[in-house]
Amino acid sequence: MADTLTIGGSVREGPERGWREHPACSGRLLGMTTIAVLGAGKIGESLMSGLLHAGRSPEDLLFTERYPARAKELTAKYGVEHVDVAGAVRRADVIVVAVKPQDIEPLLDEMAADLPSGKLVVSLCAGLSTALFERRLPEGTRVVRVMPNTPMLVGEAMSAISGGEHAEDEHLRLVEELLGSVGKVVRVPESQQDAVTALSGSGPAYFFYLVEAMIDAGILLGIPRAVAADLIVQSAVGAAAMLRSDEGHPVMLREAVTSPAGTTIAGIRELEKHGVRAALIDAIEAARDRSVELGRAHRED
Ligand SMILES: NC(=O)C1=CN([C@@H]2O[C@H](COP(=O)(O)OP(=O)(O)OC[C@H]3O[C@@H](n4cnc5c(N)ncnc54)[C@H](O)[C@@H]3O)[C@@H](O)[C@H]2O)C=CC1
Ligand SMILES: O=C(O)[C@@H]1CCC=N1
Repeated sequence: MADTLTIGGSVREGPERGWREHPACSGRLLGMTTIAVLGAGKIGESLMSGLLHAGRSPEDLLFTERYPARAKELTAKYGVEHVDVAGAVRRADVIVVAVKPQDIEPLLDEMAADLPSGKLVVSLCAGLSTALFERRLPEGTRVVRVMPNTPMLVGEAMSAISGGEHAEDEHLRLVEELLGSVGKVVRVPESQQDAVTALSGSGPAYFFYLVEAMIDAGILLGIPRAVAADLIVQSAVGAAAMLRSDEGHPVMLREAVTSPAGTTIAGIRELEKHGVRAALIDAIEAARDRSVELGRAHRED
């Protein structure tokens, strides 16, 4: 297994990633389970990489990918076998679908042709309902809808899961164990999945955007880019650690930084003047609406 991780073009060395093993990676339910990832793009690679770093063997994984060069690169990097869809759905116990919602239709046709009845299909696709998979795949297919996020790559994913009609508690527990080895997992009613997609699925992008803007502010103030990046990234890591602690209420934490007649309140006034809070609420609502729209494109009614 390679000790570097690549996503979106950037490479980070293993030891800097702060990778930590999660208790759920002991493999109680998953055991010798074979997992196939259909579509090894950004989130598919994050999952494979996360599972390998959590201790899963490359022999337990399979993947499909429509671009041969990408498939070759991933096999060389992770030692995971590239197979076709028929091979993946026949050989794997858990089939994880990680293609864009816009690419789902032809893949469902391919899967349906070879999928043995009763298999567990885990969809990571934004907006797509468990009902879509149940309608298009063999009767009795167990479907679990998941909204993960890319911090999976460093073992810090937030994943929300919802079971379809034929998914029983044991299937949800298996998916919890699978995703628990690469981050946190919560069960939500499927009706909340579009909102979850906007909050934690897209959420990392909003934090990255904020960090990018703050680094730009450093440049404006004459700080070299590398120094500004260190200052802001470490501040973000520290703030995240505080948020996760028992004392982690965001309002109290912000108040503790905001001294009377000090610097922070001068900055907060500008954020309020520019409507940043309202902009964030609108942004997350727009992302929720887009998730609903992606799903609507595949509804039959
Ligand atoms: N990128 C993210 O942060 C997150 C993405 N998702 C969901 O994960 C899914 C994938 O998203 P990304 O990884 O960002 O997209 P991506 O475009 O990076 O990856 C999709 C991959 O699937 C491959 N593919 C498409 N059709 C295929 C087929 N029939 N057979 C084999 N491979 C095929 C593509 O070549 C591509 O490599 C989407 O449904 C998205 O909603 C969910 C949570 C977070
Ligand atoms: O932007 C997207 O559609 C995907 C789903 C959540 C995060 N990325």
